[in-house]
Parts: sequence; structure tokens; C-alpha cells
Amino acid sequence: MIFYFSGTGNSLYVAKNIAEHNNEKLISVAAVVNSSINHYEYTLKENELVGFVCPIYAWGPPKPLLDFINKLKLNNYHGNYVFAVVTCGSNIGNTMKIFTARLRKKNISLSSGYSVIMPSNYILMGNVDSKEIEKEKLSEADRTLLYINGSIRQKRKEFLIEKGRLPWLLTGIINPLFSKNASNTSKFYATDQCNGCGICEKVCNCRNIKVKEKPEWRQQCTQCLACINYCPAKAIQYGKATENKGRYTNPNISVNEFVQHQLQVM
Ligand SMILES: Cc1cc2nc3c(=O)[nH]c(=O)nc-3n(C[C@H](O)[C@H](O)[C@H](O)COP(=O)(O)O)c2cc1C
Repeated sequence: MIFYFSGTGNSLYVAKNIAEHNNEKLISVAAVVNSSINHYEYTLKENELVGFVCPIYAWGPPKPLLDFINKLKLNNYHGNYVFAVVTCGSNIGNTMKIFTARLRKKNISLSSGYSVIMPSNYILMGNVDSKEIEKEKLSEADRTLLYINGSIRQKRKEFLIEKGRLPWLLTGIINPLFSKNASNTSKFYATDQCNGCGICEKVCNCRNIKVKEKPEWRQQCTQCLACINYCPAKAIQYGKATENKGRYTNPNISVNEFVQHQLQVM
């Protein structure tokens, strides 16, 4: 059973790959938290694997995933193998400590943790990677995934993580500042390029966008940047920060597949 969250397809790609290799089912956290289900209760088969796959947001896990874990109940959990895989542009700080602590509160023990470096989608600061770097990162990510799948099959207890420099500062100080401001959507707007196609509304992980003629944002954002990056007209901007910047979505996940996964509640 693999729970995943994804803004632009990298983590969905990784979650799908691990699910296929290990014959596990995929569960979209966004689909569940946006549904009318209030208790996130799942019954595990004997020895069933439990995985969490998500992107890193300012050196911490996405809030919707943490909220999901807070309400998660795993029936029949008897020390099953539990892993977390976090996709990132470069590093994840002390994120595994957050996962370990949150899961421990639910009496679930995190057996292993991995980071997978993938193309960056964070265009509010910095830009997308060049096409060459994007290609290199995607090939390297496939090699990392081969290793991770082998480790999961053997139920290795290990943490292979790119923490970056000063992980305590990144996760302990910068991440809480990010979390405080992330839900503010006042800087999002659509330019005249917008044709009201509604894709931004469909890909939004927080059901936070309503398209009338143009999109309007409410205040439930987690800054996954699906709206900006999936907009086919490149019409969505965040203040001046995203003007003249590239856009990124995982090339192996089409927008239709992304939306379909987002809607599947299991
Ligand atoms: C709000 C936000 C914050 C991010 N912060 C980090 C970060 O702290 N470190 C990093 O290496 N990448 C960071 N990234 C890049 C993403 O984690 C990375 O591109 C990830 O693979 C995207 O996964 P997804 O396509 O499943 O959404 C950030 C992206 C976003 C949108």
C-alpha cells in the first residue's frame, strides 16, 4: 500500500514505479483528503508493505501528507515494513526525522527512507533545470529507483538521504517559516494568455481553484505549483517571481494521467 502526494508528477512517477515493482496498490493522498472521507482507515494484509512518497517542500513534507498521517489508522499493522521516499531538486534536510516522529505518534515505525533527486519544479525562487540537467536527473533517478526497489524487496532497514548542508537549520528553522506563509495565494494570477481551459482547477491538490472565466484562488494552498506548471498556456504567474521562468512537469506523466490519479479515492 503506497500513499503518495505529487504536484508535478515526479513523486507520482516514483510511487507508480515502486508500486509496480512491488505489486502494491497506489493511494492518492490528495484524492482522499479532498473526499468526504474523514477517517483514513486501511486494513493491511499480512506482511504488506507501507510506503509514503512525496516531494520535499522547503526541507519538510507537504502539509496535506502530514495531516493525512495524523488521521491515519492502519488495522492489522504488526511491525510491517514501512518506507518513505522523498523526491527533491537537490536535498531534503532532516525530513526523515519529521516522518519518523509523526509515524511514531501513530505507533508506526519507519523502517527505511530514501531521497531521489529529480528535476526541480520550484520556480518561485530559482528556475527549472536546463533540458540537459533534467535528462541527467531523470536517468539517475531511474538508477536510484532500481536500488530502492531492490532494498524494499529485501526489507532493508536503512536511510539513504541527501540531507544538504545544515539540515537542522533547513528543516528546523526555514521549513516552519515556509509553512506559515505557503497557504497565501494572493500573488497567483492568470494573464491574458488564459483561455479558461480549467486544467489548473483539475490538477490543484487542495481543490483551491475555481475557474469562472479565469482561475480564482482560495486560501488552502500548499504551493505544490501544479497550477503554474501544468497550465498549457503558461498563463499563471506568482507575482513577478515566475515571469520569464520555465515550467516543469514530469515528462512520463501526462496531465490526464495526473488528474485521473488525483481523482481515484480508495
Ligand atoms: C514549494 C516547493 C518547495 C521546494 N523545496 C525544495 C527543497 O527544499 N529542496 C529541494 O531539493 N527541492 C525542493 N523543491 C523541488 C521539488 O521537491 C522537486 O522538484 C520534486 O521532485 C517535485 O515533485 P512532484 O513533481 O511530485 O511535485 C520544492 C518544490 C516546491 C514546489
